[in-house]
Amino acid sequence: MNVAVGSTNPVKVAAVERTLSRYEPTVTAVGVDSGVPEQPRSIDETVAGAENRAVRAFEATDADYGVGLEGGVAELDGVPGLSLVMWAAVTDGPRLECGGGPTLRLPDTVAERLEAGGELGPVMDDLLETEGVATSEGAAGVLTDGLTDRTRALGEAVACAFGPFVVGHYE
Ligand SMILES: O=P(O)(O)OP(=O)(O)OP(=O)(O)OC[C@H]1O[C@@H](n2cnc3c(O)ncnc32)[C@H](O)[C@@H]1O
Ligand SMILES: [Mg+2]
Repeated sequence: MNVAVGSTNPVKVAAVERTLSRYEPTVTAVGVDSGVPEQPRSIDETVAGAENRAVRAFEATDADYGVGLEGGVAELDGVPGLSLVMWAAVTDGPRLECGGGPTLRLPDTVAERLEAGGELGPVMDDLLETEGVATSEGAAGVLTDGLTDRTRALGEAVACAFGPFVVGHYE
């Protein structure tokens, strides 16, 4: 199985490789434009980014599947503050499916910086004095003391978006 991932971020590529390992995929990283702002600020924008990445990665290669992953922040009904959300999309050409990953409430200090126009990756690096946390454990790792991490969290979204292609229940 050949899978194209619409990102060169190693955590996104690893999330796909790990989640789909049962199918022994050959995974290719393709740098594509997400078609949404670098920091999506709603579920709509986050899902659109994931879908654009999946379609563009699929079209740029001869892979069986294109996968897109996008992180965003959003104010969610019933949840205080600002949340980090992550969505995946998968396409095989004719069909496009999406699925969500875990949601984390962001600390108020982070939320304030995002509301002032910041981007989560750089804001987290600045506050944590790290470099490139978005390409390693991610906010999901830092904010859970390592109970999960960005690769695992994104992997859950990949599983949810990929399921409809391999089970019969959506036909
Ligand atoms: O190269 P790409 O694929 O764009 O990888 P990215 O890390 O920039 O990922 P996204 O564009 O999907 O994420 C949008 C923004 O949110 C940040 N972000 C998303 N999830 C994060 C996480 O778990 N930890 C830190 N930053 C995160 C990310 O760094 C961007 O500034
Ligand atoms: Mg990005």
